[in-house]
Amino acid sequence: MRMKTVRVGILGFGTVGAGVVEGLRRNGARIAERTGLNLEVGGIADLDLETDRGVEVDRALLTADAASLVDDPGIDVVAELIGGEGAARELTLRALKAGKPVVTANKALLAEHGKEIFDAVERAEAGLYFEAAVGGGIPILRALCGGLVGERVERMYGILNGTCNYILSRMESDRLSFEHVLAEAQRAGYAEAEPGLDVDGFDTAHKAVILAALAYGAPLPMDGIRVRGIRGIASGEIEYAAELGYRIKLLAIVRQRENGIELRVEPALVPRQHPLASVGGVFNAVAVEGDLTGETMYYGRGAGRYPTASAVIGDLVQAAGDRAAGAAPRPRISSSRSLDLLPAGDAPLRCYLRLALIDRPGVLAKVAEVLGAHGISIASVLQKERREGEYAPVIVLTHKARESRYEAAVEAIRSLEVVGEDIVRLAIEDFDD
Ligand SMILES: NC(=O)C1=CN([C@@H]2O[C@H](COP(=O)(O)OP(=O)(O)OC[C@H]3O[C@@H](n4cnc5c(N)ncnc54)[C@H](O)[C@@H]3O)[C@@H](O)[C@H]2O)C=CC1
Ligand SMILES: N[C@@H](CC=O)C(=O)O
Ligand code: NA
Repeated sequence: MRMKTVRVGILGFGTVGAGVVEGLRRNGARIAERTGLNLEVGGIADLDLETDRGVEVDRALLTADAASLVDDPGIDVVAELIGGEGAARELTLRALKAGKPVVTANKALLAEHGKEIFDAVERAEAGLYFEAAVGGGIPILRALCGGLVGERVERMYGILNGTCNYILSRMESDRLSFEHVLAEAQRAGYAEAEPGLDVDGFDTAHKAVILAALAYGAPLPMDGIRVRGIRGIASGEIEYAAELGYRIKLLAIVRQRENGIELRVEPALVPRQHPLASVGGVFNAVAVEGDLTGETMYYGRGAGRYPTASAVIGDLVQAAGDRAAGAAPRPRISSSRSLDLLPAGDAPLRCYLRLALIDRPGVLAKVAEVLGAHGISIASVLQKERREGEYAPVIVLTHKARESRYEAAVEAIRSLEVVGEDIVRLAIEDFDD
């Protein structure tokens, strides 16, 4: 096999960038043997050149000037591993304009600036590759654009954030506090530089927007998407859910409905026997339902240095191969198309409501009356013994109703004088329709 050398410019020598350099060192010879492509690190740019990244590199490869690395005629392919929407955006657009393929792990950039980025891709003579941006090391985007390309995608759902899944799993199994486990996830290199993106659900939403863009051919705007995170999930909720036979998971749900695409991110109760309930720790899982094959499911590590590096390396091979063949792949996402988003609140949902009620005859009937008046039907009720104070915890599980009805009903319940503390409302997802 004739060997072709492709020189890669690494922008960002952090968790993922260092993982890519190490991964290429470990497996470069194997990749060359399999593909005929010799992927050589041609330069590494980072603003911080002093921190030990745990990977030995020739210091001559290092620069603090990422733009000059992008412009270097010796660099064939650029890997944008800086993150964020500032320098990463400028450098990605710069590389595409110069006709250099870009591999990126940056879901925030793709979801928040999708129109601009995919517009640049349509005009560029080079491709944009972003397998690492969704599901870490799971080749979910390849599945969607490859094996499943003949499907009409009806629904995609799953766990897309390793940090949140790690937090919820450890809170349940080891009864640790949210803050303690978040710090662990940060030390492990799972969390975003701004961990609010993880715990408030936006990272999951970014990934869901990318999945939807690939399935339906156009970027969806982030505003208008219902996004809830896990910050407010107390260990008590996890315990009540477990008693009722559920686990709480941060889910992304994308669904093609008659009058638009439903896209929401929220912590939800998943039945313990559903495969998603046993996805623990940093693992992610995504189910795709197509009209031909029905449901397929993808599982693996969703964050961390090496799983993410693996996805980046896979894309580098793809980008280098396309370049060596003189082909820029046809963009699958068109910036000129637009998709209709189902208004937040329109999706039909089952819910878990936890209330604190004064322990007195007729109180539960008042709550049931308010729910009934809002068209919400009760599936079951669990009242716990009052331990201290004047309120008893009561958990109501409902049948399906539009989300906007719950919002109105919760407001009305809150104003009853027999209700104390905050009312917790979580979706119940059993994926059986
Ligand atoms: N850590 C993970 O598990 C995963 C991360 N990602 C994505 O990968 C990207 C990188 O993430 P991490 O490696 O975790 O972040 P990180 O914070 O560990 O690394 C980013 C590096 O970029 C450098 N940098 C910042 N501004 C720069 C500039 N203007 N020029 C050159 N270097 C600059 C920083 O000094 C830092 O070393 C982000 O887009 C993130 O969302 C995607 C999947 C998983
Ligand atoms: N912070 C993200 C990293 C991968 O995308 C996560 O925890 O999933
Ligand atoms: Na992936």
